[in-house]
Amino acid sequence: MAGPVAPEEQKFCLQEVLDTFKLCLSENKDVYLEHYIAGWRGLVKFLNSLGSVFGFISMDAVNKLKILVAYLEGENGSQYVTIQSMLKYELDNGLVDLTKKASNPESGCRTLLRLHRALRWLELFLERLRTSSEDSKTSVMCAEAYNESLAQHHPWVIRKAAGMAFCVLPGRLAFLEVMNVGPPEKVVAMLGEAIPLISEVYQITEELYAQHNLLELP
Ligand SMILES: CCCCCCCC/C=C\CCCCCCCC(=O)N[C@@H](COP(=O)(O)O)[C@H](O)/C=C/CCCCCCCCCCCCC
Repeated sequence: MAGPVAPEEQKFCLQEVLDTFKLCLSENKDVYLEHYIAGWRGLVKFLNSLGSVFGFISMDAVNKLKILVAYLEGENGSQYVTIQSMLKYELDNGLVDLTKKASNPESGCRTLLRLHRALRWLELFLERLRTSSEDSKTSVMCAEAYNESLAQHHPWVIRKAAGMAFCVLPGRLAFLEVMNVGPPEKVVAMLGEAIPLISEVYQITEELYAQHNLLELP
């Protein structure tokens, strides 16, 4: 008899990601770090299912998630419950390198900022996917979303490697199938539910970082 399936081997399911992003926001619109991390873990599971070409991207995302988990589960974990409390705690205690990397090269604030920028890419990509026609290319949608967002923060070598990886993305239909939701119309409907949630989490985080002048952390 087969034993239980390890979490990292479980199939990606868009519904799960939707559920975690729903849990991200508190009543007064604070963003829970635990659910933010869980949302990204679900997305990384999807990325891993696309093959080893995406390994360098997945590895970077996983490393950043590990940094955040270490803070959340560390001795000052209660300060990391929400993105708002993390910012306040790290800024009040001089734990963020604001202009150049120095004694805090892996602060929670700068680590989360990298994922936050990637969330914008996700929002743009999923919106393209949702409104795409049957013959649209995922590689083109992905590259356009990347160029409008993350690429502006990446050096040439990363942009080049990312561009090459996009070329081996599966076609639109196969891509929608991997989401394990059902027929394309159902995936499109679920994307219509997921995108506003992702967008709201993105906007709240963006405004918070902008208020504190943290959008260009080294
Ligand atoms: C609803 C499901 C459908 C879509 C599923 C998409 C799944 C995507 C999962 C993960 C996305 C990866 C997130 C990548 C975070 C990158 C953070 C970053 O910018 N890191 C760079 C800067 O870090 P520091 O050096 O300052 O610490 C780092 O240099 C980056 C290295 C790796 C390259 C990142 C390329 C990102 C391309 C965008 C993702 C493409 C995924 C395509 C799959 C559809």
